[in-house]
Amino acid sequence: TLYQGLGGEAGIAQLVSRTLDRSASDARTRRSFEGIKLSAIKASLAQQICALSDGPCVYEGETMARSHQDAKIRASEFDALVGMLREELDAAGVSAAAKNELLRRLAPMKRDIVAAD
Ligand code: HEM
Repeated sequence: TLYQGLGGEAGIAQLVSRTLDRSASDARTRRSFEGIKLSAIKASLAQQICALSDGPCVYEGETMARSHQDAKIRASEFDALVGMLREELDAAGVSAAAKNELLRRLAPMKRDIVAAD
């Protein structure tokens, strides 16, 4: 399964942790994370990616539209975060097939996460 291709629970936890640490400090994306508890988003995003990759998890967080509406996220910010995720997938040695499949499953969320501008 894709879940296994991502390294299972531990692999996903590490990917999410590294991507969010970078997103919270990168000049292109950090403004949305000011005052936000990263540990809570890390746990929720890891659960979501576990579920999305056919792992043994059920995502119990908010919808993407509701959890991002206040931040008014721009397309450029979305693309920058996904770029960091892509780099972390490469750094973790995830196969191109698994990487592209994850990104393909995440892509439809863009319309709910990016604010209409
Ligand atoms: C494919 C892209 C993304 C996915 C899958 C995703 C997923 C998530 C998830 C699962 C949560 C937690 C929701 C909950 O626990 O109820 C969350 C929260 C959050 N996300 Fe994203 N996100 C994405 C893109 C972004 C981008 C581009 C930004 C900003 C640059 C961002 C900023 C935030 C912030 C600040 C929160 C916390 C909101 C709050 O607690 O008030 N996300 N995201």
